[in-house]
Amino acid sequence: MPTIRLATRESALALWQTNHVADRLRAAHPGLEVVLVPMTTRGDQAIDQPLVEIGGKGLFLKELEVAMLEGRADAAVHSLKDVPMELDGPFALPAILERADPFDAFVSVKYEAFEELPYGAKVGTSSLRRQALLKAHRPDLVLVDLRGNVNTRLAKLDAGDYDAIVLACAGLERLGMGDRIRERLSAPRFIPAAAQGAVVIECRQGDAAIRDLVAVLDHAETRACVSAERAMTRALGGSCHVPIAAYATLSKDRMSLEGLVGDAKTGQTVRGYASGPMSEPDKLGTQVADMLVARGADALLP
Ligand SMILES: NCc1[nH]cc(CCC(=O)O)c1CC(=O)O
Repeated sequence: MPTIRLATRESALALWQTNHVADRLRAAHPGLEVVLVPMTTRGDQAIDQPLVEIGGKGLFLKELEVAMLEGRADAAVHSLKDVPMELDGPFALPAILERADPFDAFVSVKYEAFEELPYGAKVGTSSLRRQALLKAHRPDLVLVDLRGNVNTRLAKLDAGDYDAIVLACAGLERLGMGDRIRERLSAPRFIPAAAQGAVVIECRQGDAAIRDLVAVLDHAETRACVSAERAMTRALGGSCHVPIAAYATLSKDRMSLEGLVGDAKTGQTVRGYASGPMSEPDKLGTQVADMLVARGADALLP
């Protein structure tokens, strides 16, 4: 019987996503044996240091890629948001699954909505993009670094360490904690990170059999949107260590892309917007990136 081994991180969210991919592969290919290969990555171990300091692209990918190169796994499942804009090595992304909720969630014990936060409230997030957007709307907020997996972050909120935290809606919903979402921080006010909410399957570039096997899960509309978002972010030299937001939507075969570059310390932001055919996502991405630079975004980029 044919078998596919899926490398995954060991966090609850990563395991949910990989089990979801496994179920969908079994449904698409009756008789296919799907096995999970869970592993801990450097990004999971270094949870005490701010992410910005440990840096390095693909913090959550490296070990999974090594497992594929060494033949211990055939493919890896990731949140596309965590995948660097340039893949480092002989890898491909043959399947991008249909995107779930792309937006951030306002989560709080005491407050029903972002607007209700009192002056100087303490908000936990280590995402520079979320910090820049929060500061842009509410310069009075005190932003505090908050790391760890979704459960750890919620536990810190519940312990009273923060007035509110911001997490991805998709992560909360996948973990069955959608009821913790007090408010969806939706576009255009809050713009998500490129590809937020989308799950991707990575494999070895030359592995045609695995590419063909997983390609049934690829969702063309999601691929077009996240390609434009990633092209914009890539053109700005961005990673998750720079406050860059990008969100594309489709109306029939017309795609619109909203981009933002911000400063996490000051809350200063620069916005750009353009639309174009769904068939040219890279062009749309670079167009919005150029617009952002023309409007002064380069002064905010490292
Ligand atoms: N950086 C961690 C991460 N990577 C993907 C998600 C959520 C799921 C997704 O965006 O697909 C999260 C958690 C979060 O941002 O709250």
